[in-house]
Amino acid sequence: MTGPLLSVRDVSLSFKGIKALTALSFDVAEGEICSLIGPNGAGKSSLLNVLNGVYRADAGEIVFAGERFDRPTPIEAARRGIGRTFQNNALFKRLTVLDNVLAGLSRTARAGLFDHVFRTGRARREAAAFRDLAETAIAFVDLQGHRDALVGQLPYGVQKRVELARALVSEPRLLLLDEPMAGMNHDEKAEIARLIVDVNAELGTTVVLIEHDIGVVMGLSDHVVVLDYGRKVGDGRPEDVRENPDVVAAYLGTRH
Ligand SMILES: Nc1ncnc2c1ncn2[C@@H]1O[C@H](COP(=O)(O)OP(=O)(O)OP(=O)(O)O)[C@@H](O)[C@H]1O
Repeated sequence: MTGPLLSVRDVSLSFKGIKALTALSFDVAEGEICSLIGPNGAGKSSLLNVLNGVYRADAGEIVFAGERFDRPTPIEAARRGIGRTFQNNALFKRLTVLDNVLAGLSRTARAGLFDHVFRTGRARREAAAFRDLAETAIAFVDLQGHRDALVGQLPYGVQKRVELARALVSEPRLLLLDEPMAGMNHDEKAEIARLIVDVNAELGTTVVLIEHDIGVVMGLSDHVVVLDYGRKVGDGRPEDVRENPDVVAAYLGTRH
Protein backbone atom coordinates (compact mmCIF):
# COMPACT_ATOMS: atom_id res chain seq x y z
CA MET A 1 0.00 0.00 0.00
CA THR A 2 1.31 3.43 -0.84
CA GLY A 3 0.13 6.48 1.09
CA PRO A 4 -0.87 6.74 4.72
CA LEU A 5 -2.70 3.96 6.57
CA LEU A 6 -5.23 6.48 7.84
CA SER A 7 -6.26 9.76 6.30
CA VAL A 8 -8.67 12.11 8.06
CA ARG A 9 -9.85 14.75 5.59
CA ASP A 10 -11.89 17.81 6.52
CA VAL A 11 -13.84 15.96 9.18
CA SER A 12 -16.39 18.00 11.12
CA LEU A 13 -18.70 16.92 13.91
CA SER A 14 -21.09 18.87 16.08
CA PHE A 15 -23.52 18.10 18.87
CA LYS A 16 -26.59 20.36 18.84
CA GLY A 17 -24.56 23.36 17.77
CA ILE A 18 -21.42 22.55 19.77
CA LYS A 19 -18.57 22.06 17.32
CA ALA A 20 -16.53 19.10 18.54
CA LEU A 21 -14.40 18.85 15.36
CA THR A 22 -13.97 21.49 12.65
CA ALA A 23 -12.53 20.62 9.22
CA LEU A 24 -9.92 18.37 10.78
CA SER A 25 -7.32 16.79 8.48
CA PHE A 26 -4.23 14.71 9.19
CA ASP A 27 -2.55 11.47 8.09
CA VAL A 28 -1.19 8.54 10.07
CA ALA A 29 1.55 6.47 8.44
CA GLU A 30 1.54 2.70 8.77
CA GLY A 31 3.68 1.58 11.71
CA GLU A 32 3.79 4.83 13.63
CA ILE A 33 2.70 5.77 17.13
CA CYS A 34 0.64 8.93 16.83
CA SER A 35 -0.52 10.83 19.91
CA LEU A 36 -3.53 13.12 19.99
CA ILE A 37 -3.13 15.82 22.57
CA GLY A 38 -5.03 18.95 23.55
CA PRO A 39 -6.93 20.50 26.45
CA ASN A 40 -10.13 19.01 27.88
CA GLY A 41 -12.98 19.25 25.41
CA ALA A 42 -10.63 19.67 22.43
CA GLY A 43 -12.35 16.85 20.53
CA LYS A 44 -9.89 13.99 20.98
CA SER A 45 -12.37 11.32 22.15
CA SER A 46 -14.91 12.50 19.59
CA LEU A 47 -12.35 11.89 16.87
CA LEU A 48 -11.67 8.33 18.07
CA ASN A 49 -15.43 7.80 18.16
CA VAL A 50 -15.68 8.90 14.53
CA LEU A 51 -12.78 6.65 13.53
CA ASN A 52 -14.35 3.51 14.95
CA GLY A 53 -17.92 4.29 13.95
CA VAL A 54 -19.44 5.25 17.30
CA TYR A 55 -20.17 8.77 15.95
CA ARG A 56 -20.86 9.76 12.36
CA ALA A 57 -19.05 12.80 11.03
CA ASP A 58 -21.25 15.59 9.65
CA ALA A 59 -18.77 16.25 6.86
CA GLY A 60 -15.42 15.12 5.50
CA GLU A 61 -13.98 11.73 4.68
CA ILE A 62 -11.87 9.03 6.24
CA VAL A 63 -9.65 6.78 4.18
CA PHE A 64 -8.33 3.65 5.88
CA ALA A 65 -5.95 1.23 4.14
CA GLY A 66 -6.68 2.89 0.81
CA GLU A 67 -10.48 2.66 1.06
CA ARG A 68 -12.98 5.38 1.83
CA PHE A 69 -14.52 4.79 5.14
CA ASP A 70 -16.87 7.67 5.89
CA ARG A 71 -19.76 6.22 7.80
CA PRO A 72 -18.61 2.95 9.31
CA THR A 73 -20.42 1.09 12.07
CA PRO A 74 -18.28 -0.10 15.01
CA ILE A 75 -18.59 -3.69 13.72
CA GLU A 76 -17.42 -2.70 10.25
CA ALA A 77 -14.52 -0.72 11.71
CA ALA A 78 -13.47 -3.77 13.77
CA ARG A 79 -13.74 -6.07 10.75
CA ARG A 80 -11.57 -3.73 8.71
CA GLY A 81 -8.88 -3.83 11.40
CA ILE A 82 -9.52 -0.92 13.76
CA GLY A 83 -9.32 -1.86 17.45
CA ARG A 84 -10.19 0.41 20.35
CA THR A 85 -9.99 0.92 24.10
CA PHE A 86 -12.12 3.40 26.01
CA GLN A 87 -11.36 6.18 28.49
CA ASN A 88 -13.41 4.56 31.25
CA ASN A 89 -12.65 0.93 30.77
CA ALA A 90 -15.67 -0.98 29.58
CA LEU A 91 -14.75 -4.41 30.90
CA PHE A 92 -17.16 -7.01 32.23
CA LYS A 93 -16.23 -6.85 35.91
CA ARG A 94 -17.89 -10.16 36.86
CA LEU A 95 -16.20 -12.16 34.11
CA THR A 96 -12.71 -13.57 34.07
CA VAL A 97 -9.76 -12.04 32.25
CA LEU A 98 -9.99 -14.79 29.62
CA ASP A 99 -13.70 -14.21 28.99
CA ASN A 100 -13.17 -10.46 28.73
CA VAL A 101 -10.42 -10.95 26.17
CA LEU A 102 -12.56 -13.44 24.23
CA ALA A 103 -15.30 -10.79 24.12
CA GLY A 104 -12.93 -8.76 21.94
CA LEU A 105 -13.45 -11.35 19.22
CA SER A 106 -17.24 -11.29 19.15
CA ARG A 107 -17.24 -8.73 16.36
CA THR A 108 -15.10 -10.86 14.13
CA ALA A 109 -16.99 -14.13 14.75
CA ARG A 110 -18.23 -15.90 11.62
CA ALA A 111 -19.99 -18.88 13.19
CA GLY A 112 -23.64 -18.02 13.80
CA LEU A 113 -26.17 -19.00 16.45
CA PHE A 114 -27.07 -22.16 14.50
CA ASP A 115 -23.41 -23.29 14.54
CA HIS A 116 -23.14 -22.75 18.28
CA VAL A 117 -26.47 -24.35 19.23
CA PHE A 118 -25.71 -27.45 17.16
CA ARG A 119 -21.97 -27.39 17.94
CA THR A 120 -21.02 -27.65 14.31
CA GLY A 121 -17.42 -28.23 13.24
CA ARG A 122 -17.27 -24.61 12.24
CA ALA A 123 -18.25 -23.45 15.74
CA ARG A 124 -15.73 -25.81 17.39
CA ARG A 125 -12.89 -24.76 15.10
CA GLU A 126 -13.69 -21.10 15.64
CA ALA A 127 -13.85 -21.53 19.45
CA ALA A 128 -10.43 -23.24 19.46
CA ALA A 129 -8.89 -20.56 17.24
CA PHE A 130 -10.37 -17.81 19.42
CA ARG A 131 -9.01 -19.45 22.55
CA ASP A 132 -5.51 -19.53 21.01
CA LEU A 133 -5.73 -15.87 20.04
CA ALA A 134 -6.92 -14.94 23.54
CA GLU A 135 -4.08 -16.88 25.19
CA THR A 136 -1.56 -15.14 22.93
CA ALA A 137 -2.97 -11.69 23.75
CA ILE A 138 -2.99 -12.49 27.49
CA ALA A 139 0.63 -13.64 27.32
CA PHE A 140 1.58 -10.50 25.37
CA VAL A 141 0.42 -8.24 28.20
CA ASP A 142 1.91 -10.65 30.75
CA LEU A 143 -1.35 -11.61 32.44
CA GLN A 144 -1.13 -15.43 32.33
CA GLY A 145 -1.15 -15.50 36.13
CA HIS A 146 -4.50 -13.66 36.18
CA ARG A 147 -6.18 -15.55 33.31
CA ASP A 148 -8.98 -16.98 35.50
CA ALA A 149 -9.32 -14.06 37.91
CA LEU A 150 -12.49 -11.98 37.95
CA VAL A 151 -11.68 -8.61 36.43
CA GLY A 152 -13.52 -6.64 39.11
CA GLN A 153 -11.13 -8.02 41.74
CA LEU A 154 -7.97 -6.88 39.95
CA PRO A 155 -6.15 -3.57 40.58
CA TYR A 156 -6.92 -0.75 38.17
CA GLY A 157 -3.51 -0.88 36.46
CA VAL A 158 -3.97 -4.60 35.73
CA GLN A 159 -7.48 -3.96 34.39
CA LYS A 160 -6.01 -1.51 31.89
CA ARG A 161 -3.76 -4.31 30.63
CA VAL A 162 -6.82 -6.57 30.27
CA GLU A 163 -8.42 -3.88 28.15
CA LEU A 164 -5.34 -3.70 25.99
CA ALA A 165 -5.38 -7.49 25.52
CA ARG A 166 -9.06 -7.34 24.56
CA ALA A 167 -8.30 -4.74 21.92
CA LEU A 168 -5.28 -6.70 20.65
CA VAL A 169 -6.96 -10.07 20.37
CA SER A 170 -8.57 -9.30 17.02
CA GLU A 171 -5.10 -8.41 15.66
CA PRO A 172 -6.01 -4.87 14.63
CA ARG A 173 -3.96 -3.04 12.04
CA LEU A 174 -4.79 0.26 13.75
CA LEU A 175 -5.20 0.44 17.52
CA LEU A 176 -7.00 3.44 19.04
CA LEU A 177 -6.23 3.95 22.74
CA ASP A 178 -8.25 6.52 24.70
CA GLU A 179 -6.12 7.61 27.66
CA PRO A 180 -4.61 4.19 28.35
CA MET A 181 -2.62 5.62 31.28
CA ALA A 182 -5.31 7.75 32.92
CA GLY A 183 -5.26 7.53 36.69
CA MET A 184 -1.98 5.62 36.84
CA ASN A 185 1.10 6.25 38.92
CA HIS A 186 4.52 6.76 37.37
CA ASP A 187 5.52 3.08 37.37
CA GLU A 188 2.20 1.89 35.96
CA LYS A 189 2.43 4.49 33.19
CA ALA A 190 5.94 3.35 32.32
CA GLU A 191 4.71 -0.24 32.11
CA ILE A 192 1.82 0.61 29.76
CA ALA A 193 4.11 2.80 27.66
CA ARG A 194 6.52 -0.13 27.30
CA LEU A 195 3.64 -2.40 26.28
CA ILE A 196 2.49 0.09 23.64
CA VAL A 197 6.02 0.23 22.23
CA ASP A 198 6.14 -3.60 22.19
CA VAL A 199 2.76 -3.84 20.41
CA ASN A 200 3.98 -1.36 17.83
CA ALA A 201 7.43 -2.90 17.33
CA GLU A 202 6.66 -6.61 17.63
CA LEU A 203 3.17 -6.82 16.14
CA GLY A 204 3.62 -3.96 13.67
CA THR A 205 0.40 -2.34 14.89
CA THR A 206 -0.12 1.33 14.09
CA VAL A 207 -1.22 3.17 17.23
CA VAL A 208 -3.23 6.36 17.71
CA LEU A 209 -3.53 7.30 21.36
CA ILE A 210 -4.86 10.08 23.53
CA GLU A 211 -2.63 11.08 26.41
CA HIS A 212 -2.41 14.11 28.69
CA ASP A 213 1.04 13.50 30.17
CA ILE A 214 3.30 15.45 27.84
CA GLY A 215 6.43 13.73 29.13
CA VAL A 216 4.97 10.34 28.16
CA VAL A 217 3.78 11.67 24.78
CA MET A 218 7.17 13.10 23.88
CA GLY A 219 8.96 9.88 24.79
CA LEU A 220 6.53 7.51 23.09
CA SER A 221 5.36 9.13 19.88
CA ASP A 222 6.66 9.29 16.34
CA HIS A 223 4.00 11.84 15.48
CA VAL A 224 1.85 14.25 17.51
CA VAL A 225 -1.40 15.92 16.46
CA VAL A 226 -2.61 18.77 18.66
CA LEU A 227 -6.27 19.75 18.87
CA ASP A 228 -7.78 22.83 20.45
CA TYR A 229 -11.51 23.60 20.32
CA GLY A 230 -11.92 20.91 17.65
CA ARG A 231 -9.32 22.39 15.32
CA LYS A 232 -5.84 21.17 14.56
CA VAL A 233 -3.18 23.52 15.93
CA GLY A 234 -0.13 21.29 15.58
CA ASP A 235 0.94 18.26 13.53
CA GLY A 236 4.46 16.89 13.31
CA ARG A 237 7.33 15.24 15.13
CA PRO A 238 7.21 15.63 18.92
CA GLU A 239 10.20 17.97 19.01
CA ASP A 240 8.65 20.25 16.36
CA VAL A 241 5.22 20.34 17.94
CA ARG A 242 6.66 21.26 21.33
CA GLU A 243 8.13 24.47 19.88
CA ASN A 244 4.93 25.48 18.05
CA PRO A 245 3.56 28.75 19.57
CA ASP A 246 -0.09 27.72 19.00
CA VAL A 247 0.53 24.51 20.91
CA VAL A 248 2.23 26.36 23.73
CA ALA A 249 -0.70 28.80 23.84
CA ALA A 250 -3.26 25.97 23.94
CA TYR A 251 -1.38 24.28 26.76
CA LEU A 252 -0.51 27.33 28.81
CA GLY A 253 -4.10 28.42 28.46
CA THR A 254 -3.45 31.86 26.99
CA ARG A 255 -6.45 31.36 24.72
CA HIS A 256 -8.72 29.82 27.34
N1 LIG B 1 -22.12 12.78 23.22
C1 LIG B 1 -21.94 14.10 23.29
N2 LIG B 1 -23.01 14.94 23.38
C2 LIG B 1 -22.84 16.27 23.45
N3 LIG B 1 -21.63 16.89 23.42
C3 LIG B 1 -20.55 16.11 23.36
C4 LIG B 1 -20.63 14.69 23.28
N4 LIG B 1 -19.36 14.18 23.20
C5 LIG B 1 -18.55 15.24 23.23
N5 LIG B 1 -19.24 16.39 23.31
C6 LIG B 1 -18.69 17.76 23.33
O1 LIG B 1 -17.76 17.82 22.25
C7 LIG B 1 -16.61 18.56 22.65
C8 LIG B 1 -15.37 17.68 22.52
O2 LIG B 1 -15.42 16.66 23.53
P1 LIG B 1 -14.40 15.43 23.60
O3 LIG B 1 -14.85 14.55 24.71
O4 LIG B 1 -14.24 14.85 22.25
O5 LIG B 1 -13.06 16.18 24.01
P2 LIG B 1 -11.69 15.56 24.56
O6 LIG B 1 -10.61 16.33 23.90
O7 LIG B 1 -11.70 14.09 24.41
O8 LIG B 1 -11.77 15.94 26.10
P3 LIG B 1 -11.14 15.20 27.41
O9 LIG B 1 -9.67 15.40 27.34
O10 LIG B 1 -11.79 15.96 28.55
O11 LIG B 1 -11.58 13.76 27.34
C9 LIG B 1 -16.87 19.03 24.07
O12 LIG B 1 -17.41 20.33 24.01
C10 LIG B 1 -17.88 18.05 24.59
O13 LIG B 1 -18.67 18.62 25.60
